[in-house]
Amino acid sequence: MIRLPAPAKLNLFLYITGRREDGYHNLQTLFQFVDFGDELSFTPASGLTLSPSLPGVAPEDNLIIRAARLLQTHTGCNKGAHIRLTKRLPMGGGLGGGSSDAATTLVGLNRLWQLGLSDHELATLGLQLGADVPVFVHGRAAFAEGVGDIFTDAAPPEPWYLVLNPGVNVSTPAIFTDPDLPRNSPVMSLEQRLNSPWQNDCEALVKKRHPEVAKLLSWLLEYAPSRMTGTGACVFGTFNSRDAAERTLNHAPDGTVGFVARGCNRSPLLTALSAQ
Ligand SMILES: C[C@](O)(CO)[C@H](O)COP(=O)(O)OP(=O)(O)OC[C@H]1O[C@@H](n2ccc(N)nc2=O)[C@H](O)[C@@H]1O
Ligand SMILES: Nc1ncnc2c1ncn2[C@@H]1O[C@H](COP(=O)(O)OP(=O)(O)OP(=O)(O)O)[C@@H](O)[C@H]1O
Repeated sequence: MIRLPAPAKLNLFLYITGRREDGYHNLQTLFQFVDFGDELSFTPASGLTLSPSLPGVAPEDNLIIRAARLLQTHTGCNKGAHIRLTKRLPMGGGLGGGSSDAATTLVGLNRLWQLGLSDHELATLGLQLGADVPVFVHGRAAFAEGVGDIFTDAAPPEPWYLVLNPGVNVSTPAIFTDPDLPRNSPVMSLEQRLNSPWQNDCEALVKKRHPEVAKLLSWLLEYAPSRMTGTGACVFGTFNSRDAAERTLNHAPDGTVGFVARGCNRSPLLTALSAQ
């Protein structure tokens, strides 16, 4: 049996620099992982099964099963596995939970089935499942360009974050097809980006469409520099200590769901793999 983490990511900044002919957008974003997320275990079996299933997601649509099938088809491998999922990340929260589950599945089954695929091959396969899968396979904090699949490793500070979930589901395709989305941020070097104020080009639009996001973000901004991750809905505040982040969580408006986690430039997935 192999047990591996599927951590969340944060987009520390996210700029949209253009729209391609296929409708996808060119981005400049800084990905960092946190030490909080889902967990998966892989046990050899004859078929391919996943438990428990996720509410509202048919097993064959689950990115975990889709990743496993993709690996079988790509390599011609007919081995099976039973996969157990401990789901902690909110779905559709901008934390990349589904993409991280898919990446951990590719990496975990590559080991369990002894397929010997390189990280580069796994990341290329993963891109078919979602734009964020390659960075989770890559496992190091990175400045990403293109549709989010061209990486330059980066080493931003590793503060404590308070991540809050406004509890609304933001549709990524709906944000990317909204005519009001700004799409003309200038292309800058990593150096220039690191040294300019960090922003998320989706934030104003998501706040307009979802007042719950605007409300929670303006509350969090009273305590710490804060932004939205990905296309939302989650927002994160940056703190110098775990204690300060936890105290803020304890003050949060009644019913607010969130967690405190440390930023990691080396993904907990890579750390677990090298310990095994
Ligand atoms: C914006 C980010 O959250 C940044 O981390 C991600 O790139 C989104 O990743 P994701 O949720 O895995 O997105 P995907 O499932 O690949 O794409 C969902 C939809 O978002 C839009 N999309 C996504 C990524 C991108 N670079 N340009 C886009 O226009 C496309 O309409 C696509 O149909
Ligand atoms: N294993 C999975 N975990 C979460 N969502 C899944 C999974 N498999 C399929 N999905 C589907 O993918 C959708 C997006 O899930 P995910 O949690 O990755 O969103 P997200 O955090 O907004 O990602 P991103 O930051 O990449 O936009 C879900 O609403 C769900 O329907």
